[in-house]
Amino acid sequence: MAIALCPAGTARAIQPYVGGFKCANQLEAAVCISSALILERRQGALANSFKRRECSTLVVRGRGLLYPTITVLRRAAGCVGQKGVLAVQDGSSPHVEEERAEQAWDNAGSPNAPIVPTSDLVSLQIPKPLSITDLALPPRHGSDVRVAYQGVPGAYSEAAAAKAYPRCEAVPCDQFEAAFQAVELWLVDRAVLPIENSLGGSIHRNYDLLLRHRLHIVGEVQLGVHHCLLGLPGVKKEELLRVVSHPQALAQCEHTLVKLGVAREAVDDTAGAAQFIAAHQLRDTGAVASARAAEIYGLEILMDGIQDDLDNVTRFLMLAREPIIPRIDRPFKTSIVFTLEEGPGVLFKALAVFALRSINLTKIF
Ligand SMILES: O=C(O)C(=O)Cc1ccccc1
Repeated sequence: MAIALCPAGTARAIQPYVGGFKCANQLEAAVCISSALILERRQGALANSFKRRECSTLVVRGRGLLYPTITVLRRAAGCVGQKGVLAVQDGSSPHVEEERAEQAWDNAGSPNAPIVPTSDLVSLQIPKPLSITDLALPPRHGSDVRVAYQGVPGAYSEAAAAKAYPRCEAVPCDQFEAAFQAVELWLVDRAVLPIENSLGGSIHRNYDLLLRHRLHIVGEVQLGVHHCLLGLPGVKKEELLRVVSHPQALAQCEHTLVKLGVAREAVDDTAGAAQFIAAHQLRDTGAVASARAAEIYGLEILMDGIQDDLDNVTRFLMLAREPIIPRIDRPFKTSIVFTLEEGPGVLFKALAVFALRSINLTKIF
């Protein structure tokens, strides 16, 4: 249910209250709330809320949004006779760069190998994406940060993983489900997944996956997406009959593709589309993908920068098994998911909880 999009702004400082009790200071409040949440998760609050699928689900993402708001919301839900409530997804900072600098990865063990330079990739064996059936593999040991993403090398998600964790080993997964499970089974340390795009809007399926899995949002990263039209060497764009790509990429290049008069076909990821054309030597098919994908799969760039809006940004979430405890010296973004049972004005009442406390919401989904 997408109902509004509010601009981000400053929020009030965290109130040192948890569940009606006054804490000694804001840090204590943050810690209390985090443990309460972990407990709540263990007791299956998330599973319960997921069972109430018939209720509307509201994901609220606020900058500087307060953990104590959960308590407030729960109370409010009680007041209006609602059973609904909620799971907090994260305490993620909007400032990934700053956050990253403080992460333990910087000090961990031997330096992680950087992602293979693009120029070397053509001659390398490209890793096969993990699929759900591969997940029985034992976890690898070592101190490298391994980051799962959906797609094959050259996908934008791989670039987002490298931006979020610069020295990581990016692990391709054939489906988002496999990326989530790879983290849950300790095969990798983190997952990075696209959640919304400035042109294409929310990626709804990934919101659902966040609810179904018990991973925590620990950060976010924004990636400028620059699409190219790729084809086999020697092919002209006028020869193309169809173009394949990720549905978001096709949507973001709608004008160009309509002008070309080609059929459009959706596949799992942009780089996968490029790989498919190369593997099957399809002269009548183009792919919307990155320049890096062209390089990896030996395709040519037939058109460059074909997105409808040059300012095309995708927001990716960084997911981990453990939550981070939000700090109190600057605002943190928090996502809250809650359900409300049918009734007049229930949404209005829930949102009033935020409005009355001057909490800015960055997104209501
Ligand atoms: O398919 C990809 O390369 C992805 O990472 C998903 C995606 C698709 C389009 C824009 C941003 C991310």
